[in-house]
Amino acid sequence: MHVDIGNALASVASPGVSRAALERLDTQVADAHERIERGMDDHEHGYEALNLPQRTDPDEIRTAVEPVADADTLITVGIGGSALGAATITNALADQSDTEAVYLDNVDPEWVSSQLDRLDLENTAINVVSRSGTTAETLANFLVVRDEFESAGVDWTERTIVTTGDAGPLRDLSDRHDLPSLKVPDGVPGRFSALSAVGMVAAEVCGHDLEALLEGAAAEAETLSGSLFECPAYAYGATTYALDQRGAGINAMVPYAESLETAAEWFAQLWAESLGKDDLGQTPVRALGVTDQHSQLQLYRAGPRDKLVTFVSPGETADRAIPETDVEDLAYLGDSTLGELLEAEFDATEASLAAAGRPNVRLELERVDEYELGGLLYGLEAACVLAGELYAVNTFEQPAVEWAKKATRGLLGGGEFEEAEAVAEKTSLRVER
Ligand SMILES: O=P(O)(O)OC[C@H]1O[C@H](O)[C@H](O)[C@@H](O)[C@@H]1O
Repeated sequence: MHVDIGNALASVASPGVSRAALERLDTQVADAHERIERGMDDHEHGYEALNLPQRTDPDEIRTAVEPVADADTLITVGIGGSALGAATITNALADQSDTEAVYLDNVDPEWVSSQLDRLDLENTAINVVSRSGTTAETLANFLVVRDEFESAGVDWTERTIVTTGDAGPLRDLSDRHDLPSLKVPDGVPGRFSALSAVGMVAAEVCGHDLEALLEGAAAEAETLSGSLFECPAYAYGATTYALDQRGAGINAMVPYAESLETAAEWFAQLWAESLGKDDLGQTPVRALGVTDQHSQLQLYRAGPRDKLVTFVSPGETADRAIPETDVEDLAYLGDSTLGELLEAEFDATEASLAAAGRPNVRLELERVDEYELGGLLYGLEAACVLAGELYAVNTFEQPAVEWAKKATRGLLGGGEFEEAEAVAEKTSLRVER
């Protein structure tokens, strides 16, 4: 990915970061890079994610997927990092696949039933993904899906692939039924695992080029260096950190392509769950261009000066002419295409924020393909790792998500948890219709 931080400079925006401040920050980037390199060399927890381009074995994935490779539909049952990386890849490339990728990453009963009711289970495969193998939502949905297959008289054991840790209920299930299975790589937190089997089994079933994904990621890995001025990922990570330190506590991720909408959702988990610690962290907002120009842009341009907008340009795309019209006021559209309109809106919106002194950064892809996606995923992961070093937080753990899990288990009779008791003590002030 390419990064342009020009509109985040203090000469353009407030809050903004001066070139001199970036140069001072660059010494911290150099130190952080040394720490990151050490972590990668020693295969330390978390830093190991940045070794995935060399570590992930596409042949191992292809072999495991082979029994279900013919599926017309793939249901991935997972949540958080065990679903969003895969969804980012297959949703971005959906128009290049004959396989429908469905993601059950919520336990909304009406939605789950509506998804299952419409599928031809004879030609559907199940991709169950969970590092721990104990995530309630994933196991609950898997039990529902399995029951649906059994009710339809379809042997789920011939249609299921499992990606999980060395031990736990899913590993036991896989062993008990001799299911094709892959291992979640040690040392790689879920939100950093898109470029492993966690994210790439779905890509393989959908017929995407695993080698190109990893080559794009490897090329991004090659750019990691001791200076933000030589490394796009570090330029982004350092700039977002510097802007947060200067008041831009919100980062709106705005891809200008429907195919990259899920990438914004994946980024939101990566950024929030990695950096949201010790009362620190920048709030990611999922948005979409051009659509949110008619929704959130007013706030970005004229609301509180607490936001950075990250534009993502998809690069080359297929295009479509806008037909001529006899409506005089709209005649100018008839000479152009939808792609030209989108690109003009991107440039105009970027400039409108700069004109209002609102910081924004541009991430650029050459096009939306496996190679560029691999680079984007890796680049944002590396940016996040660098930002975590600058914040001096524990980038790779997520203790705050455990409280609600315990409360949930307690509420469902899965054990005695004081968190569940706290739920019953809720302070209420109801205003009823
Ligand atoms: O892969 P699993 O163990 O099922 O975890 C799935 C997700 O849930 C956890 O609570 C964390 O919030 C996420 O970082 C993780 O990706």
